[in-house]
Parts: sequence; structure tokens; C-alpha cells
Amino acid sequence: MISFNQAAVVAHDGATILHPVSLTLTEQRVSVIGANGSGKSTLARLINGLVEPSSGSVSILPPQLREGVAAAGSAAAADGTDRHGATSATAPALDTVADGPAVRRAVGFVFTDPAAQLIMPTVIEDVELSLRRSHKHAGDRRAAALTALARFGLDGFAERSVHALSGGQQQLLAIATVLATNPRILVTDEPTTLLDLRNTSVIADLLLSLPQQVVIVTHNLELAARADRTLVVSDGHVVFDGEPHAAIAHYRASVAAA
Ligand SMILES: Nc1ncnc2c1ncn2[C@@H]1O[C@H](COP(=O)(O)OP(=O)(O)OP(=O)(O)O)[C@@H](O)[C@H]1O
Repeated sequence: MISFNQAAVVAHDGATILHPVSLTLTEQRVSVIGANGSGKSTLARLINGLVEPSSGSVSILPPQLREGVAAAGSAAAADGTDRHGATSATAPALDTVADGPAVRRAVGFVFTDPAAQLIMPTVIEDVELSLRRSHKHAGDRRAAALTALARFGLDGFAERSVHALSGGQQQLLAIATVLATNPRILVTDEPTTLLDLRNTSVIADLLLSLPQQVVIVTHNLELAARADRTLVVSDGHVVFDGEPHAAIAHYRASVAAA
């Protein structure tokens, strides 16, 4: 569960990037749409503390993952307790500022451009880097990294330079690297922007089948429509919050009226 409590973001020059927003996200799949520069990335970055609110607060209640959620592939909305088990009801909420490190462990963030997060020379080293805290022993770390790569069909590329991967493979690797740490919530900022039709489909299907709660910022309205709930952001305000097709219609109408 993700809660925004009158959370606002003001830039150093005093300009308001995000006006106070209060909402609670319990759905398994949430999409965020809106025009360039409207504040979507800022909203997304608040969730894992990459951006701190200038006022108000953002907190998360990390759901426990339960086996079988991915296999069920359900698109139905559910609250964290029902979907992920009773433990989420008793776990303490984490504040994105006060509990920054715990929040960043619980919330994985995938950037638009994989190059922003793939920094090691080889594919496997990138995954190993993200596993350095959870797997202290090098042998265990390598084995876990290979398992993480195999999950996405990338194990054959383990020793390859990251730069020798296609854009789609890099995006898959970026997601694999973040998921290797087993975050409870995944936030992805325009995950399909750099991808062709086939890889867009691969990544979209992957994101929508994950057991994690997933927040997807996207300009891809087909992908946005597959969420359980959609937020429309405009000029730093969440101007619509609801069923994806109604949200997309609202966004299209606002563009047509502009
Ligand atoms: N640190 C900052 N200082 C000043 N302005 C900022 C800062 N970060 C973002 N902005 C501005 O806030 C607005 C919202 O930015 P944001 O990246 O959240 O938009 P977005 O909806 O994700 O856009 P896009 O779809 O183009 O990625 C933009 O006008 C941006 O220039």
C-alpha cells in the first residue's frame, strides 16, 4: 500500500512541481499518465524517496509477497491485506524520509533509460552489484545472479558487455536487476519508451504478471489501460483518479480541448 498524505514538491526556485496530493494506492497495478512535464516522474519518485516531499508525507506499507499471485495473473484490484496476506495488516508503515533505507529496500525503481542504472562492465556483474547486501558470499551471489538472469532468459548473456545488449534486452536486464533484490513494490518510469513493438509487449506482459505491486508511469495508453487504477497528472495536479479507460478518456479529452 502506498499513501500520499498532502504530499507536495516545490523546486528550489519556489515553483510547485507537485501540488498537495492525498491518495492511497492498494491496487496491484497502477498506471500514471499525463503530458510531458506534468509531474508524473516526480510523483513516482516520491514513492521510493528519490524525491522527498517539501510538505506532507508519503508512506508505504510493504505487502508480503505470496506464492501464486503471479501465476494467478489476476488483474482484479485488491487491498494489500487480501492479496498479500495478513502480515501486511500488522507491519508498520514506512515513511519515505524517516525510513529512507528501508523504503528503498522495499521499493524497486526502474528508470526510463536502462543506461541510468546499468553501470557494471558485464551483465552478471550488474545483477551481482544489486545483490551485494543480501548475498555476502561471492559464490552465492553469482548463483543468485544467474538465477535472476535465467528468470528473464538472459543467462546466456551473463558475461556479455551491457552495451552489447539490444535496447529491449537492456530494459529486461534493468528490471531483472531491480527484481533480484525482491522488492515488495516496483515503480517503473516509462518502461517501454525506448522499445519496439515486440519488446514493448514483452515488458508490458512481464510487468503485469509480477507478484509485486507495480506502479507504471507511461505514455503508452494501451499499457496504461491494463492497470487496475489510473492516475492522470496535469500541471502538477492529479486531475483524475479511477478506472483506466475513463482516465484515458479524460486525458484524451483534455488534450483535444487544449
Ligand atoms: N529538481 C527540479 N527542479 C526544478 N524543476 C523540476 C525539477 N524536477 C522536475 N522539475 C520540473 O517539474 C515538472 C515535472 O517534471 P516531471 O519529470 O515530474 O514530469 P513528467 O510528467 O514525468 O514529464 P515527462 O513525461 O516529460 O517525463 C517539469 O516541468 C520539470 O521540468
